[in-house]
Amino acid sequence: MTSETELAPAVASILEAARERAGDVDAQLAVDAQSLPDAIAGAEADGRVPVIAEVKPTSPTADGTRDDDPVELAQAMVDGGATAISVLTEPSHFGGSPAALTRVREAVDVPVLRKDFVVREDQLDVVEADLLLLIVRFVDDLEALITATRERGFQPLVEVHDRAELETALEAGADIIGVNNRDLGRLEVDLETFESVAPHVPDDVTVIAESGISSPADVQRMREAGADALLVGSAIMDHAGGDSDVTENTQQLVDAGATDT
Ligand SMILES: O=P(O)(O)OC[C@@H](O)[C@@H](O)c1c[nH]c2ccccc12
Repeated sequence: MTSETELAPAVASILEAARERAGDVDAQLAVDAQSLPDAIAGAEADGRVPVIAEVKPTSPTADGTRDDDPVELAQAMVDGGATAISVLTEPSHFGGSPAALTRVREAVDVPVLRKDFVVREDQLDVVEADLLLLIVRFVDDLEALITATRERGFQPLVEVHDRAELETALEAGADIIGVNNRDLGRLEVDLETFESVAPHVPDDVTVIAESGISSPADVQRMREAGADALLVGSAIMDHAGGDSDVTENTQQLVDAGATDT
């Protein structure tokens, strides 16, 4: 695991809060998960770019907060053609909650990703979801946590930021990998991150481009670099835009492949 001195102050404080957050030790969850690879194949089959749209009320890098109902946001994203929904459950820096995820998962029929900073096994049992994010940089024993995640029925989405982390993820058995274009040290986004890591991902692994995708041109760029799907929060939530149309924002990105196919 990384030294905290290399992390942006906001990220160090997120991680500290995550370590202190209690998990639910009463019961080990047994989730009946919807397959993300199947949902991606379904989108491809009808000409939609596979977009995982993120319900992210705010973030350390956002220009504001949207306090719309998470269920309405998620439904608007699905109406715009989203292949899956990501819901932040981190409460102290992203305005998320496990309850919001539960409500969203009941309301939509696409796979739902739990987006949080899970660092221990007991934290897996807080809330059901189809996919669960594990961030290589923050997890001590990745293989054990991947196993624990799968034991409960979740599909682990394993996040990396460089080639060394990709190797760690592959060695631990990850089969869905997200490459985060945002550097957790400086919080800066660089789409070249995905372009440099993606060519080293084996073909049988699903690879997702995460963060900083804000236009149809960015979508095309990530698809050309090999992205099976894209994870997009800010450009869809449009925090500064206040009440901008989430369905339209999603659709613009979902349709970005139309001319190529
Ligand atoms: O809002 P963006 O730039 O479209 O990014 C979405 C998503 O990739 C980002 O929220 C994210 C990627 N990895 C994370 C880990 C924790 C919290 C958030 C994230």
